[in-house]
Formats: sequence, structure tokens, C-alpha cells
Amino acid sequence: MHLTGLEAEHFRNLEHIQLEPDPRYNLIVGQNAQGKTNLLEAIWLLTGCRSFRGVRERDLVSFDQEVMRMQAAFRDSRREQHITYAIQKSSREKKITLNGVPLRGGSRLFAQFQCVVFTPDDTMLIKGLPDKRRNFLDLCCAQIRPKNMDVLRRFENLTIQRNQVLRSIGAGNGTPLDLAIWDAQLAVAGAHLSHIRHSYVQRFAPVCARLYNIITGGREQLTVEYQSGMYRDYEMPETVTEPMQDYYLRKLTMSSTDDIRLGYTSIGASRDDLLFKINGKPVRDFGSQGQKKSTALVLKLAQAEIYRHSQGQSPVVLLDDVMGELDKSRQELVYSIVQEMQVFITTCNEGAVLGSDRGMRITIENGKIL
Ligand SMILES: Nc1ncnc2c1ncn2[C@@H]1O[C@H](COP(=O)(O)OP(=O)(O)OP(=O)(O)O)[C@@H](O)[C@H]1O
Repeated sequence: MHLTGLEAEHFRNLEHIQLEPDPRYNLIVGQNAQGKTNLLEAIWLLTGCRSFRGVRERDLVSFDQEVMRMQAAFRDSRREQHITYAIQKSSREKKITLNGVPLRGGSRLFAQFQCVVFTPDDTMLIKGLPDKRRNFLDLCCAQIRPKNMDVLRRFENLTIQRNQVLRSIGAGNGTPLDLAIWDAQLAVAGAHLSHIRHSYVQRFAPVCARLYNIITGGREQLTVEYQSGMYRDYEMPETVTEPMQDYYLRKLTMSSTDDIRLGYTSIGASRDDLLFKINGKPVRDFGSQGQKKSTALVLKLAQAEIYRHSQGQSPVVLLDDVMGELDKSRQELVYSIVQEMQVFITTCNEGAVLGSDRGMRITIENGKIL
């Protein structure tokens, strides 16, 4: 899939930009703080996800403006589609249309337009807390099957509700029997979510291993393991089974006394994590800065490759300020993976990016495309 056109008005410092990108290679050049990442962020928003910089939606509207508007066209394997997107600052209202039809939220966009973004902050996937890795894994799972997002939402809502019940029991406003109804539902959703994550990592781990092997010339082996918060010593079946759900329920029930004391659910899929090891040693604890960056890069490339294989079309790839930082072999690996994909690369230093003479060069200065 590729973006064929984008017009944005009052998106952060981008006062008014209009762009018909190259279907393959787009290099966005400019000095610091000119609006390069803002442009990538505008493209990312078309996936229906929240900003990859984690800001509130109204902060995407230019400081001195009330409304941000975007319209975009993209081509997938079947047809060209059109998106309009507007955010009103004071009312926090968001209006989205897809092919002229108003949408209630961004989830329909997510099923239509897909990006993979890689930024310098992605080393937090290695160094940061488990929730970063869970969010990444859930995004990957939902990209290849948007319905997986519904399983996650259900699991999250049930966890919030169970935690509320735990706290009221702890405060003397209920008995442990009140948990039964929540435990039964949470066990079903938790088993399903664990299975989805486990299945994704089974596909993901060998791709990561292969790519990491390429960039290190076979000198280092990367392994990726799914650490299930519930099923550590459990052989995961091919599909979600009743014994798997019963196992979840049993463990939840067993931890209820602890959970009431703590006021939250201490076991289950909300404790899942991913473990990355290089040559058998956890990257988080023993990896160098370079190894952490390379691992993060490989995770994103593997995400793009799996999406392409499972959907039969490529995501749009957004590389924010990372190419110039990579050595030649790593840049070449990136190009070999994204060669069939539309890519947007931002840089302050064009000379440090290999192949910067191809495709389209977009120069940004003070929020304007020159
Ligand atoms: N809501 C907003 N309204 C107006 N300007 C904004 C808003 N949010 C951010 N900015 C400004 O946008 C400018 C450009 O930001 P951006 O992150 O796109 O820079 P960049 O070109 O990627 O720079 P770098 O190379 O340093 O990463 C910054 O000066 C920032 O203050």
C-alpha cells in the first residue's frame, strides 16, 4: 500500500502542506525543529492510532489555531481510498471520514491503512518497562488481524472491572465470591489474548533471528521469547482450548487472596513480556547501546515483513531520524527489506543516508515544504 496524496492544515507547525509522495522512496530533509517528524506523525495518524509520540490529540493542532484538517489518499492492493481527518482543539472533537463515510473512531482506519514507524525512542522497547513491549506486540497482532484488538480491549476492560471489585472487597464492601463472575470472563479473554500473542511470537522470532544474523554477519544470534504471565510451564495448544481457559481460571482463583490484598490482578496476560537475548544473554541487561538499537531496528523490520507476508501487501514505512545513525550494512539491510515498500525517511544530514539520490526529496523549512 502507499500514500498517493496528503494535504494538512495547521498540523503542529505545518501551516499548510500538500504532497504527492513517491510510491517508493521519500527522503525528508531539513534542519532540526523544522517539521520533519511532524510530517511523519501526520501520516501515522491516518492509521487511526494515537500519535507515536504519545501526545494528546488536541496538542496536534497548531498552537495558535483551533482546528487541524487533513485529507489523504492511499492505494492498497485493490483501489484508491480517501481519508479526511479533523481535530477541534476546544471541543476535543475528532471527525474522520473514509471514502466519504463518517467513522465513529479510528478503528476502521486501522483495518485499512497501515504503517510501521521506527524512531530513536524505540530503544525503549528494549530498555523500557514491559508495558512498552506488550503494546508493541499487541499492535503487531492487531495489524495482521484487526479483530485481535477487540480481544485486547475486552481483556483490558475486564481487568479494570476485576480490579475495582478487588478494591471494594479490600475495603470491606464485598466478599471474594463477588469475583467469580469476573474471573470466569477474564479467564476466557486472557487465554485468548495469551494465545494470540504466543502465535505471533512464533512467527516473529525466526524473522528477527534471521535479520539480526544478516546485520551482524552471523556473529551474533538474537532470540525473542514470549514470556507469558500465566502459561510459563504450559504447552500452548494449536487453538484456544477449554483446559487452557480452566487453567487460567484456576490460577486466577488461587491468587485472589493476594490480589485482594494488593488491590489489583497480579497474574495473567497483563504481566506478559518479551525477552530479547543476544548469544544467550538478555539484551536489556547486557547489550551495548549499538546492540539495543540494532535489536529495536530488527523488531520493526520483522513487523513490516510479517505484515507484508500475512496481508499480501506492504505497510508504509516511516523512519524518523534513524538512517543517518546506522552504518552501511544496517542501512543496506533496511533497504533490502523495504525495497518493495513505500518509505519516508527523515534526516538532518542527507550525506549520511545511503541512496539519497533516488525517489523524491522533500525539503522542509519552518513548517513549509520548499
Ligand atoms: N502544536 C504545535 N503547534 C505549533 N508548533 C508545534 C506544535 N507542536 C510542535 N511544534 C513545533 O514543531 C517544530 C518541529 O518539530 P519536529 O519534531 O517535526 O522537528 P524535526 O524537523 O523532526 O526536528 P529534529 O530533526 O530536531 O527531530 C518544533 O519546533 C515544535 O516546537
